[in-house]
Formats: sequence, structure tokens, C-alpha cells
Amino acid sequence: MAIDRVSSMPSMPHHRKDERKDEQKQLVFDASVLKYQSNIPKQFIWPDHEKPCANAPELQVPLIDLGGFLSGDPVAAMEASKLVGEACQQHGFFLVINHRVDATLLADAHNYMDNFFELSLTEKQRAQRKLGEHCGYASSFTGRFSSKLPWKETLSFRYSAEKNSSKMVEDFIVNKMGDELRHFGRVYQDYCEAMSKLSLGIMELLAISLGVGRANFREFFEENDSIMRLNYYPPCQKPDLTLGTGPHCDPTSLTILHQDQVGGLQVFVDNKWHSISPNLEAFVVNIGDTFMALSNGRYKSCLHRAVVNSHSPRKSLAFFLCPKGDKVITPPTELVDAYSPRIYPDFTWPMLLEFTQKYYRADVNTLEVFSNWVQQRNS
Ligand SMILES: C=C1C[C@]23C[C@H]1CC[C@H]2[C@]1(C)CCC[C@@](C)(C(=O)O)[C@H]1[C@@H]3C(=O)O
Ligand SMILES: O=C(O)CCC(=O)C(=O)O
Ligand SMILES: [Fe+2]
Repeated sequence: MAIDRVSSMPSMPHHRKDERKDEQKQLVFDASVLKYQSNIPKQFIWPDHEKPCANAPELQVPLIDLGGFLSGDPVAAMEASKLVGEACQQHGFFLVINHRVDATLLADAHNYMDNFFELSLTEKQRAQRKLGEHCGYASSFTGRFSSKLPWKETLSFRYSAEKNSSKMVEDFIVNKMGDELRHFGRVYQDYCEAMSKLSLGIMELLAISLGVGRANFREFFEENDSIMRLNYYPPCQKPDLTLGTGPHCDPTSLTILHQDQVGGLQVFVDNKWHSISPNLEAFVVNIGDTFMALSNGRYKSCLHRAVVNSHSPRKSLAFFLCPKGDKVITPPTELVDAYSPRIYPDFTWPMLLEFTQKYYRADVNTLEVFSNWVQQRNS
């Protein structure tokens, strides 16, 4: 059964379920074919109010130099945390440079991604993600959603920072794709380790900016159980009708994204879509719904999307930091008082993840609908 936005998870009438199954069976997003088609299947056409708008103005996002902070300079740490705090109070997006992620590793991550997505659909489908699961290959989520399909292929896998999981990514890739992709798996294992390390540094800056203990969030995410996602956006002959990724807030805690030089990431600020220009030296960082709850709403998870174009494929590598499954999302006591009462209920990340994978397509309201769902279940 394909999943669309549901408010109270109604059971689907049988006849509709059968119709949907037939419809979904026919629809396969084979990028090697669809990128040449000028008649776009209706499932990929977004409603007028969500279609891309021409020439979105560039968003002035703070470019935060992490060099001094990563060298242990306390003044630089204060300066960086101030810039991070200002960005998170406005739109939750900022860029980081001098991040110490190895340039060769970053180049390999982009190159190996090209190799994978240029495989035949049959080859890629060896890693096909199962309904309700978040790891594996997906081509525009046909079978998962029945309308407003994203114009993209994705490969997602789980990364755990726990000591005994040092081969989790490599093993997943080899298990799905065979031994010939072992090195591919190794590259993304190393990439995720670099992302995890960078995330923990950024968590220190977020803690300082919120006035909680500097180690507070770092310890909370030390043994993170995160999601790595490779986004591949084929060219589209009608890029004004489709979206690579629909409008959403990331349900996760922190996203570290590297976009290639093509451009397409847009953020909704001051009631208008703004583009974030490519900068290969920088990572785009944004906080997600889970961190918004952890900060008791002080920092906002921000609406964003990705547009496509008619001339070249676009790639982005998104590392989604997530806490270990047994961690309860409760804001530090410093962030809750009579003037700032609790906004969201306690929850764990696996609860929110299951909600987005089985019941609700993440959008701008995910955390609010999820909170009501949790409170209904607890009442
Ligand atoms: C936990 C996740 C669900 C999604 C991938 C990660 C973080 C972002 C989420 C997503 C990108 C938000 C928009 C809708 C979505 C279905 C997508 O377009 O990919 C979301 C991802 C998902 O549910 O697979
Ligand atoms: O590809 C992009 O630039 C954004 C992708 C994104 O927002 C996501 O995968 O959550
Ligand atoms: Fe996102």
C-alpha cells in the first residue's frame, strides 16, 4: 500500500488499495529513460502552489570557519558558537569551512556515487529498499507514495558510531551489491566516520550557543546511530513542473550536506524560497526536528527542498545525525522553565523514524503531527 500524508492512519478501502497496487506496479522510475522524456508522468507533477519558482534569490548564509575552534582556540570557539546560534535562530542553516574533512575522501565519495547511480536499474535494485525500511536503493519512491513523487534516486544506509560497528556500512553494501563494491562501502564507512566527528564538534558549538554544558549534546550523540543518504537527481525535461525533493523539515537531529557544483538546494525564509549557492569547500549544515525538540523549540528546523534542471544531473551527500535508539529526546533542564515550558513530549528517535517511514511523509508539520500522535498513544 502506498503511503501518503495521513492524519489518523485510516484503513484504506479495499478497492482503492487494489487500484493503487496496479498503478504502482506499472510506474518505475528508470532515470536512464525518464531524463529524456518531455511528457512527465502526472505522478511527478507538483501542484501549482508547490512548483519551483523562477530565479529564487540567494540566501546569505553565514560561512563559519571552524579552523580555530578545531585547533582548540577558546576565543574562536566562542565566535563560531555565536554565528551558529544566530543562524539557528533565523533559519537553522549555516555553512562550515576549514572542517578538516579530507579532500580526497570527499572527492572519492562523489566519484563512487557517480559509479553507483550510472549502474543499470536492475543492478541498483539489488539494494532495493523495502517498504517501511529506510536503508537501500529507492527510485523516486514509486510504490511508497502515489503522487508528488520526487525526481531523484537515493541510496541510504545506516552508520553507527559504536566501537563494534566499524564495518557496518561496508558489510551492508557488500551484502546488497556483492564483493565488487567492497571499496565503495569502505569509502562511505570512512566518510560517515568523518561526518560523525564533524557533527560532534558542531554539537559543542550548539551547546555553547544555547548556554548548556559544552559536552551536553556531544555526549548525547557520542554513540550516534545515523543515516547516510546519497541523493542523485537526474536531469528533467520539465524542471518547472517537478521537484527533486519536496518541501520538508528534516526529522533528524543535524544534517551535514555536501552539494555538488550544480546547485538546487532551496530554503524557505521570510515566506520566500531562497537558493543556497554551491561551495565545494563547504558543508551545508541544518538542524532537524529532533534537535528542535531537544532545544525545546529555541532553534527552528527549517523548511527546505531541492529543485532539478534540464541540463545536468545533480548530487548531494546528506549525513543525518541521529541519537542511539535508547536515548530519550528531553531538553536540558537549562532550557525549560516557567517562561519556556516544555513544547514537545518525550520521544525516542526510532519512534519518529517509524512514523516517517510507515505513517507520514515528512513535510513542514511532521513534528507537530507526530507530537499529537505520541500524546494520543499515551492518553
Ligand atoms: C529520516 C529521514 C526520512 C527522509 C530521509 C531522512 C531525513 C529526511 C527525510 C526526507 C528527505 C524528507 C522529505 C521526504 C522524504 C520521503 C524524501 O523525499 O526522501 C524523506 C526521507 C524518507 O522518508 O526517506
Ligand atoms: O539535495 C539537497 O540539496 C537536499 C536534500 C534534502 O533536503 C534531504 O535529503 O533531506
Ligand atoms: Fe532535507
